[in-house]
Amino acid sequence: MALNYLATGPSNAPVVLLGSALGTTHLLWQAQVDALAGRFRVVAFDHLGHGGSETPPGPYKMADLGGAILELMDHLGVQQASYAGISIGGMVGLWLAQNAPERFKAFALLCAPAVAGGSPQMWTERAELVRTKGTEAVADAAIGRWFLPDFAKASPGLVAAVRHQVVNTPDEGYAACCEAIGAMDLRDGLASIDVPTLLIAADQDESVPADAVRAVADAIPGSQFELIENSAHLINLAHPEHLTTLLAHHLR
Ligand SMILES: O=C(O)CC1=CCC(=O)O1
Repeated sequence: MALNYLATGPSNAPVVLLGSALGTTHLLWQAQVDALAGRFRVVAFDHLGHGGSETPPGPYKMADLGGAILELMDHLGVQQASYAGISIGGMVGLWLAQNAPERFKAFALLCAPAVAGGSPQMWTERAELVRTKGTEAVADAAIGRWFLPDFAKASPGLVAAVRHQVVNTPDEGYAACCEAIGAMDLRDGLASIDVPTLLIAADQDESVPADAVRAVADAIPGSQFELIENSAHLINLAHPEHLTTLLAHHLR
């Protein structure tokens, strides 16, 4: 099995898969795992090249990341699940919604654009930086984008824990996922998505501006859009209870 995962909750309950952000692990979802595991079988996993998962040499494509998740479902004997993902986890969710819709009951995708923000070259350069200097070289900038200053000041332990995940991400895994993001363009398939999909954006997200997420919602027929106020990129950490409520309602 390529992917490391933590499965919590009753074994006969409906399954919810949780996919985390670039440079983070399944621990990013701890608050939601704790809150949802009474009602769901919650499977929080590490993407390819992250945490305890395998790190084959890159570059990766969204199909590699999505294929590994389908393999995890097969391994667990899960025919159908709901899926929540943040950032790259949400982007892979868009790939799954387009390429394996029959395996999913619902998607909740946080801070997920259909095409990479910045230029493809920016992502190639970030991959090169990490391959030469390591994830330490991008950690402080990521933390600066992911939390509002007041939240970071009030929650130093949590911010340090996320930074720890970033610097412990395998350099090749992080770089290969940057290449997957840089090469991604999922816009053409959005109109054909017919699984119930909730798109969630943050009002002060420098990594994935809310307008990019709104554009995804506008292109998916019947999808829902929620804008979370007073949050940067990592919404599920900034507003854990609110996010848990949205997920519990949409993924039931
Ligand atoms: O690194 C960032 O700030 C942006 C990002 C893109 C995908 C992801 O998971 O984070």
